[in-house]
Amino acid sequence: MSTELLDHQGKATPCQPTATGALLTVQHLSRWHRSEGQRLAVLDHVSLHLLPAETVALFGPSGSGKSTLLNLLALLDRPDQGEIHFEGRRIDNASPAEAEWIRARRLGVIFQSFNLIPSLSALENVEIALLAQGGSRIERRSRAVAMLERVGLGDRLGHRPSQLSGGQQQRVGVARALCKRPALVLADEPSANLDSQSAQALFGLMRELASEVGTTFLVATHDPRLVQQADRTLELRDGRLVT
Ligand SMILES: Nc1ncnc2c1ncn2[C@@H]1O[C@H](COP(=O)(O)OP(=O)(O)OP(=O)(O)O)[C@@H](O)[C@H]1O
Repeated sequence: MSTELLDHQGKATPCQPTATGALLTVQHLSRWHRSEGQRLAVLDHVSLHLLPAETVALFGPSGSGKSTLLNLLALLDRPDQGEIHFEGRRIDNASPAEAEWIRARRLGVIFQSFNLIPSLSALENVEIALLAQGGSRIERRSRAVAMLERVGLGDRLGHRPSQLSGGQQQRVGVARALCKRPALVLADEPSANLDSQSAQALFGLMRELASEVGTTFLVATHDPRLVQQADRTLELRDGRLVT
């Protein structure tokens, strides 16, 4: 894994490994929303760490704050309190350009709603995620094809999202996040639209990437199969971690 991060101007800045060896450390993270004049703590002083190459299942009832936490870690939202440290540096206060840089190169995000580009084919939706990593067009294409084959969509490369089932779109989203071989994958219910066989194949792929690349997975899920297979579980209740 790279021990360097680049700032948004492309300048190399060395990364200090944390004393604990953690890939990601979250300290007292809180997110509030206002409703009818009242402040509601959707996340309440959440602290956690993730180690390289581990798969962690994040579970808890609907509304407990799982998506909110993933959005904060993906730098798509800002905390009201607390800090996030990733690969040895603080990122919760990253500028939009720095956040974009980190998401493009070091993070893979799998959304509940797929977020595919409707006018692009499955192959193009995956290829586009590789643009920030450089390399030739031929290299990008062959990596995108290989990852789509690994998620069982080798015969759907030219199909647009509207021509794919929900489960197939989900798998394109998975391929798009994993083809970058990121340090950390944040996944929101990645098996929600998958049949049993596809879900099992996804868990196998996660294990392979953890051992091949050292990728860490934090997966919000209601799926007991994934909770059972994870290295570790974290439980959220009413915005607080209880395990
Ligand atoms: N913009 C917002 N304004 C007010 N409340 C919000 C906002 N966004 C989220 N919430 C509330 O925050 C709480 C946590 O929502 P979140 O989507 O993080 O839960 P979740 O655990 O991911 O649920 P699910 O399992 O159903 O996806 C919910 O009560 C939700 O209503």
